[in-house]
Amino acid sequence: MTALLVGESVSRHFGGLRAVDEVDFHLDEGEILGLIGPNGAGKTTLFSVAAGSIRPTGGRVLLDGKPVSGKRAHRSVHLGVCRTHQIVRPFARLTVLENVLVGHHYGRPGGTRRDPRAAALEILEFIGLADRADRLPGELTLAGRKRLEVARALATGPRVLLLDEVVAGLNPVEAGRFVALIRQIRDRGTAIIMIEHVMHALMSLSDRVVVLDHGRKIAEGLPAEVANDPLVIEAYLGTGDADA
Ligand SMILES: Nc1ncnc2c1ncn2[C@@H]1O[C@H](COP(=O)(O)OP(=O)(O)OP(=O)(O)O)[C@@H](O)[C@H]1O
Repeated sequence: MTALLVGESVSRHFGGLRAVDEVDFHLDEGEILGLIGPNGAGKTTLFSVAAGSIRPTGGRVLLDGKPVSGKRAHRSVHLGVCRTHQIVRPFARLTVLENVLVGHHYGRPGGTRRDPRAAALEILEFIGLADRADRLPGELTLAGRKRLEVARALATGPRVLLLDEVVAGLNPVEAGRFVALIRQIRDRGTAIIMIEHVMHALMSLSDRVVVLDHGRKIAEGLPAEVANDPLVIEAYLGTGDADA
C-alpha cells in the first residue's frame, strides 16, 4: 500500500540549528501517527513544513505522491493537509459558525458538503459545539476553543489532519472526550498526525509513534515498543551524570 503522506529526508535548519534533520516518515490512510520528543525536538517545525507554513531546507513532503511542502499554507490546505495550532487562533470577532465557514471557504474542493452553512453546521454538531454556533470564541471554555480549532480544520475537508497538542491543558474528563473525538475523526476517514505531551492520550490513540530528539528521528514503532526503547527513555530523562 502506498502511504498517503510521505516525508523524504525532511530538514529545516535555522542558521546553524538543525531543528529538523533528515527525517523520513510516512502516514497511511486511516492511521493515527503520534509524534513525540522532548521540548525543542523539532515536532512543531516538522508540522509547519508538512503544512506548508515554512519551507524545508532539504527533502520534501508528498501527499499521494505529489509535493505539498515548499508551497504556501493555503495551497497545502487546498490539497488536503491542514494543521491546528498549539495556541488556538480563532477570529475573535467572528462567531463560532463564521469561524468554521472560513475554514470551509479556504478548504479542499469537494472536501465537505457543497452548501457551506450546512457543512459548517454538520461539523459543529459532530464536534459538539452546535449550541454555541452564534457565540464568539472568547465566550468558550478552553476545551470549547480547542474544539473550535479542530472544527475549523475539519471544515477544510482535510485528508490529513495535523493536531498540535489539542489535549494539553484540558481536565481529565475533557481530555477523555477529546480522545474519543479524535478517534471518531479518524473513523470518518481522515488520517491524523498528532503531537501531544499528554502521553496516555497519545499512546492510547496512536497506531504508530515517531520520536524526534534534536531534530533527528531516534525511534519509530508501536506505542509500547517506543515507550520501552532505551534511546527514547534517555532522550526524555536526559543522560545527566548517571555514570559519574
Ligand atoms: N523560526 C525559528 N527560528 C529559529 N529557531 C527556531 C524557529 N522555530 C523553531 N526554532 C528552534 O527549532 C528547534 C525546534 O523547535 P520546535 O518548536 O519545532 O520543537 P518542538 O519539538 O515542537 O518543541 P515543544 O515541544 O517545546 O513545542 C528549537 O530549538 C527552536 O528554538
